[in-house]
Amino acid sequence: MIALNHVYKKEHDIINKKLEEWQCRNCRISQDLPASTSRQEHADFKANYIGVITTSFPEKRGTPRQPGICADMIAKLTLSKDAFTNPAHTLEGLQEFSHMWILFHFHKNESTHVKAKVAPPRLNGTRTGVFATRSPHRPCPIGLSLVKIDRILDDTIYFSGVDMIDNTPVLDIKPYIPQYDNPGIVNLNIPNVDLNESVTEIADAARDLSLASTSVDDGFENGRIMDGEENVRREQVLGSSVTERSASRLEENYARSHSRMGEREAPDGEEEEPPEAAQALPVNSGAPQGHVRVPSWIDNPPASRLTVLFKDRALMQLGQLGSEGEEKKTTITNILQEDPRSVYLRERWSSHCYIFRIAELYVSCKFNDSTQTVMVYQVFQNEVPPDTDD
Ligand SMILES: C[S@@+](CC[C@H](N)C(=O)[O-])C[C@H]1O[C@@H](n2cnc3c(N)ncnc32)[C@H](O)[C@@H]1O
Repeated sequence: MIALNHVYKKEHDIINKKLEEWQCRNCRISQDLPASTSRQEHADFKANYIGVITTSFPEKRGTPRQPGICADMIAKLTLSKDAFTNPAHTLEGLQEFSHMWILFHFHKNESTHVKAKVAPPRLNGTRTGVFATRSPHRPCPIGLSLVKIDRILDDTIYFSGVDMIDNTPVLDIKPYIPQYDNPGIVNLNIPNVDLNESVTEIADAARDLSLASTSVDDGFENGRIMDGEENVRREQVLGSSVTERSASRLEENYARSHSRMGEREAPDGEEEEPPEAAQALPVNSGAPQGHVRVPSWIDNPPASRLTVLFKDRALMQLGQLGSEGEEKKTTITNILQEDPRSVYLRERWSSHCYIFRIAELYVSCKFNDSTQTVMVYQVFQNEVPPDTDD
């Protein structure tokens, strides 16, 4: 028997207190730059929030680590009226894109001490450089998510694919443009091929390929693009003739753009040889031009997917939600099978009950690391589940 009420309520009170303290308003990010770079043009960067995101995740705990984990979950971004008197005007044309990038502020990061190396859950405790991960705990706490645009209504964008907590302030949005953003097809400039037609197909396929939703933080995938087998699927999307041509085009364009860069930038005198002492980190040069490389722990993480099981009681509680029950079950499964716990929780509190929220729903579960399973005990609406017993 575990005193869940006590443990959870304490945590809940802390969260509520912090929520009260926080107000979404324009922010100023002042940067403490090292003396060597603190020239006037870098010294004072001001950023405005352009809007705020409403999601079903009131807390960090249980929030998907990347948008693709719950790709069908809906959220909305409402633009602020501070920057423009008529914010709806800024969205004109965006409806022609299927996907967009959202840059947002990890405003709920509690720790002020950022570590150079972090332990993404996906790496099962192994530490790696923070900039080689998608960890929210970074010196400039900005998140980047690729989401699907569902609908635009006045100053509000409804989108699916959510990895932000409720009330997350937004710094910017940009349309996702595969021709610019996907190195597999950038700069192709292929004659007689309507790439626009392929864009929707690619974007749709992106979800399957986890292209739109893979990366790593604390352990999730996003932004991964394909290699090997996945590349075969890309060829099916693009058409193999396009892909074959694209490889040689890419090589040509790459060479051309490099010589152009050299022509333009060298006279400015800004390009310098790296100092002799500079240590170049070894880079895997195995990927052919136009292919995208990710470390093996993205595709084959040491931490594997979990099997999600439901107690009869939890199934009954989900059944009482009517038509929403099945949808919520899928969401719970998607979140839990990726193991939302931090490495710390996994190592220290693995036998404890884990409670998280999806909107008004409280889900209680227990992980069993030796069997790689997670059992959902209770799914309660509007209240913390009572003590859970086995
Ligand atoms: C791993 S980050 C990835 C975000 C983004 N896709 C990226 O790659 O930059 C997502 C996690 O950040 C945390 N998070 C989301 N919104 C947050 C916020 N507003 N403040 C602090 N942490 C947040 C949640 O724990 C969520 O699971």
